[in-house]
Amino acid sequence: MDKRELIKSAFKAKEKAYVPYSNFHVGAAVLMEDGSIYTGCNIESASYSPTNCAERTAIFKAVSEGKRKIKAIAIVGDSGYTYPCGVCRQVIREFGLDAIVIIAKSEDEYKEYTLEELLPYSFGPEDLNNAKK
Ligand SMILES: O=c1ccn([C@H]2C[C@H](O)[C@@H](CO)O2)c(=O)[nH]1
Ligand SMILES: [Zn+2]
Repeated sequence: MDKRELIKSAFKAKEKAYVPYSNFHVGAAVLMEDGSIYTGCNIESASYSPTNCAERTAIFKAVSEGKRKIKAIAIVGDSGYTYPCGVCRQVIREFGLDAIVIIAKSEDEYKEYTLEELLPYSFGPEDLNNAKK
């Protein structure tokens, strides 16, 4: 996996962030199982709550193109190491129980986690499938 390329893609997506209210820019790039990469930025709204995080923008773009399995996601933001919010962790989990999460400050400075480390004891699709009807 080319982590530098994924991080670079996330930085490029960050430039597109639409953040008139927070002025906090975030970019993400997801590497899917088939090797394809989808990028996303955060997109805010004047009524605030419709705001979409960069991570979910990228993941939803991939899923809407028929890609279902996340291998890795790189995330970059304005706060040095910018970690995904709880909602995005849950969405990463939906499509990437084994995903690697790369939190980058630059192409050379990054930290790496498993989704499992960031969202332990998670609830996911298997729980519903195993539920007694
Ligand atoms: O991991 C994160 C954390 C925050 N944001 C966005 C949401 C909002 O637009 C801004 C401030 O919370 O940053 C993301 O996109 N990803
Ligand atoms: Zn989020």
